[in-house]
Formats: sequence, structure tokens, C-alpha cells
Amino acid sequence: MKNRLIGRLPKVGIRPVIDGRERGVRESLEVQTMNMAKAAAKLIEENLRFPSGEKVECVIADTTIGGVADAARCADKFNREGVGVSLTVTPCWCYGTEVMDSDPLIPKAVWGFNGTERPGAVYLAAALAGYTQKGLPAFGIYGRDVQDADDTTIPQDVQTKILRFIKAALASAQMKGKSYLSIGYTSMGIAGSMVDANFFQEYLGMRTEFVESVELIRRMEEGIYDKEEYQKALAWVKENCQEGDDWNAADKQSSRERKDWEWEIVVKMTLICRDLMIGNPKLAEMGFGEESKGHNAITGGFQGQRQWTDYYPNADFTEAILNSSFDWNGIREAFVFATENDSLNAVPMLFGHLLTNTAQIFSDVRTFWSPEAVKRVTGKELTGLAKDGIIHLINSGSTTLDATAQQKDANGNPVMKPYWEVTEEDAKACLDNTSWCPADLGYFRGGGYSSQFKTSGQMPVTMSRVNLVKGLGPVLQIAEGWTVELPEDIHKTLDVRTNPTWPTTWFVPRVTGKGAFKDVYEVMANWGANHGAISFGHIGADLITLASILRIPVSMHNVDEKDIFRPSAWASFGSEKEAADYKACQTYGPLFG
Ligand SMILES: C[C@H](O)[C@@H](O)[C@@H](O)C(=O)CO
Ligand SMILES: [Mn+2]
Repeated sequence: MKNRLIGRLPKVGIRPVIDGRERGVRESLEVQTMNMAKAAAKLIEENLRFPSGEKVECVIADTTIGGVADAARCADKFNREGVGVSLTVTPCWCYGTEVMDSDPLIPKAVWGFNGTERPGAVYLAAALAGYTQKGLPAFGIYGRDVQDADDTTIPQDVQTKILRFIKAALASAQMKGKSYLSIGYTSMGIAGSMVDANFFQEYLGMRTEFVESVELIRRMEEGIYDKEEYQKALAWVKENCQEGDDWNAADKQSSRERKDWEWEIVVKMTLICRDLMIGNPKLAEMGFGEESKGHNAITGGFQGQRQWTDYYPNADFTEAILNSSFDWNGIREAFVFATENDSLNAVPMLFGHLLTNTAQIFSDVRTFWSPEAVKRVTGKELTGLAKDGIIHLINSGSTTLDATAQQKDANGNPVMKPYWEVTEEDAKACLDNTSWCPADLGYFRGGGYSSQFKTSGQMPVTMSRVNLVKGLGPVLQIAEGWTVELPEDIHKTLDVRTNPTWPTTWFVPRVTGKGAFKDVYEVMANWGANHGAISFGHIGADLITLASILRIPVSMHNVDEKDIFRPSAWASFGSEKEAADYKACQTYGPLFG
């Protein structure tokens, strides 16, 4: 397990703050305060891992922090250790602003122990007032139920908040300084693929790297890829990737010879796109030092349509394999790679990947099928979760093969796992349930292979999307729901009339009867763009927390109010949560702006 990007993984800094009055008070609190820090570190280290598999590491200040000198020493240590997130803990009164963490770029939370012997929650309120007054948004955490002073357990509600905050804060810390790699530029007038360098820089602290697609041709022609790996990959593809039906008219179909050449090209494209993202030491051994370094890309996208795909095989295979948790080298962390270079879909995919450690689905949000329309074209009724209508998620390329719903948990339920839990059997089942259809030559004159499968199982998922709004900035939309498996005859009829060469996921959002979630139709009608990023699990609350750290307002969501966790300052912007979110994000502005 290894982080493949350049730079250390961010650590979590824990700050035990204390009442600084010596000769009695401070001394009496030292053990309890340090114990809180240790308990928080244990909770975090036992529960959280990075997408690369490494465990999250905590750093605790060398001493409790009773005043500004202790705070400065702690900040210095955190700096040296590469801390990217801070959690302050205390059971008692402390000198609010004197012990605070004042680094504006580090997401911060304060956990104040809810006891009676000492006023931890009162300190928390004083500290949060200070953070709010100074324009440093901080998350406040204290338990609902009073604990006794000698109770070292962390109550469930506090655990949930600590982990939600840390996970989101680490996601933001991991993006900082990394790149979005744009291979080619704008695809077919899709605004999300007009990669906005200012958005990436100001809101995510990320760089944007631009490489012309011709670099792929150059690397293929000049042999700038690992030849041994290429042979291994091609053999693996022949063994594991079954070619699907050719749906092109008989007189338009490509020859076997051309098809074999296309396989070779799409495999080379995969190696090269990966090397462009993260580099490859093998290239340095071959004398290509510059190429071996890569672009330190935590995410990226491939324009493809139209110039590339009019001429050369499309990148559907490349995108699908990169986004999956396995390839010819075995089971590994999925990449986050957008088709049509839609960077505003790559970003929510990246959020989902960093929050869940799992592979992500990229799809067109293509069709709302009402029960009436399904009845008309199939003669059948939709039933179960699907009964009030479904959304057809489908796109050439970029949908992870993990979305076949073939990975199973201990109880046999379909899931999408972090790669270190994916078994050989899971990976094989995903591949066995995917066929690779020769591309629709009407769309893709240069051919290629599209992954064809259906998500064959019910899984909890969350669809999200970032949109850029002129005059406002970025907004995030979120829809939790489920994938559903339709009876095969209904699926076939709907799929074939849409595109039988592409992967299909049938999605049912959880509706609330109100606003954008009035019904399934309204969810699709309110979606801000042609694409959605779909993550395993119900992660809407985590996305909301992350968006608040990045100061991206959430324009649409179906998360229960009780699960919404944002910096405490948001409460000062009014009690209408959505309006307050907009106002707070506008007031603070982008984190790196
Ligand atoms: C083949 C077509 O051009 C598709 O790629 C198109 O429908 C899209 O996916 C648009 O997002
Ligand atoms: Mn698309």
C-alpha cells in the first residue's frame, strides 16, 4: 500500500488545551486532558485510512496547551510533522483565543467535554465565539449527554462528528498542492471541460496541468511506455476482457485486423494516461527522465471527443480501467479520471473517492423514465423501489467496473469496496460481467471499445456534481438514493433503445416530496449539468461537511437536517440552513482565494 502522489500524506494534529492556572488547577487537569487527546487519536487511527490504504496518523502536542507559548510550540511541531487538520480537545475552561489554533488554512474543530465538574462546553462556546469573531470557521463538538469526569469513553454522537470532520478535512488537505491533469481540452462544448484553473486554485488549492492529446501519439510512436508492461497488459486483456457484440451495421463494421490494432492502441493509451498522471520510474530507466515524473495528478480527464475520437480509438477502455480497483498489475487503488474531460464531474468523483476510499462512477444523467413511459414501451409495471420512476445513468467510458455490483460484503450484499478489501474473486466477477463492445462508429469514427454492463444489484449510492455559476461561484448538488436492478426484459428494452454498447446504472433518488426532491422527475430536472458522479454509500452528510470546509455552498440535497455538520459560525448566518450556507460561503470566500 503506497501513496503514489508526491508529498507526504497529511497528519491529524491533536491539541489538548487546558486551564493555564498553575498551583492546583492545571495540574489537576493534565491527565484527563491528555487522555482526551489520546482517546481521540485512537478513535481516528483505528477508523480512518487514506484511499491508498495507509492508516491516518495523529500527532499530539508535546504538552497540554495553557497559553500562547504552548500554542506556538504546538503549531511549530505540527508544521514540522506535516499536520493538515487540527482537532482541539478539552474537558475544562481555557483562555479562549490564547490557546486557539490560528492557522487560517488548516480546517479545525474543537471538542469540549460535556461534564459538570469543569466547564469544557463553556470553553467550547467561548472558543467558537473567538473563531467566529476572527473569521476562522471552526467545527464545534460536544456530547448530548453529560459524562462524569473520569469517563474516558467517547460517546457515539461525538465519535460520529469527530470522524465526519476529520475525514472531510483530510480530503481537503489531500487535494492541496496536487494537480488536475487535463489531457486535451474542451469536449464538444461541454462547459465542465473548459477547465477553470482559478476554481481549482482558489477553492481546492490545486494546480491545473494541461497536456495536448498529441502527446499520446508521440509516446506511442516513440515507444515511451514500458514495453514489458504493455505485453503483460495486452495478454491480460485477451484473457479477461471479453469482446462484446458489434452493434454497427454489418457493412460499417471494422475488420478483425483493425479491431486488433484498436485493442493495442487502447491498452497503450491506458499506460500512457496513467504515466502522465503519476509518472513511472521505468521510463527514467529507459532514458525518459522528464516523462517519468508525471504531473502529480490526483485526478484528471481525457477530452476524446471529438478530434481524438474522430481519428483514433476512444478512451472508454482507458477511462473504465483507470477508474476501477484492478488492472493487469492486480488489485490497486482506483484512479479518478473523467471522460469528456469534464473536470466539474471529476471533482465530485474525487470528493467521493477521498471520503469513501472506493472507486467512482461517472455517468451521463441521461433519461427520466416515468412508470407510465416504461409501461408504454415495455408493457410492464415498475415495482419496488423503482415504482415511481427511475433515472438512467449511462455514458461511454469512465464508469468504474466496480459498479457492476459484483463485489460482495460478508453477508453477500453487493458493495463497492476500498481496494484492499477487494478480493481476486470480486475483481474477476466484475470483469466477467463486463463485455467490451466495438464503439458506435457513428459517434466514434476512430473506433475503440466501450464497457458494457449493468449495475446488477441494489446498492446505496450518492450522486453529486459541482457546477460553476457566473456571479456566484461553484455550488455542489447531492442526491442520495439507490441503484436498482430492473427485471431483465424491461432493462433490455430500455437499454437497447438508448445505447446497448455502454454501461447502465438505474438510479432511484430518495425523494422527500419537497422542492428538487418532490419526485424522481424533479431530481433529474434540477440536475445542473449532463453528468453526475456516483459514489457508493450514503455520503451526503460527509459531502456537506467537506463543501463547508471548501466554502462551496450546497444548492440541492436530500440529507436529513440532523446529520448536517458545518462550522459553528454558519449558525450566525441565520436559521434557514441553505440560505445561511450561501451567505457564509460568500462571506468567507474560497479557502485558498
Ligand atoms: C457519444 C456521445 O457524444 C456522448 O459522449 C454524449 O452523449 C455525452 O456523453 C455527453 O455528455
Ligand atoms: Mn457524457
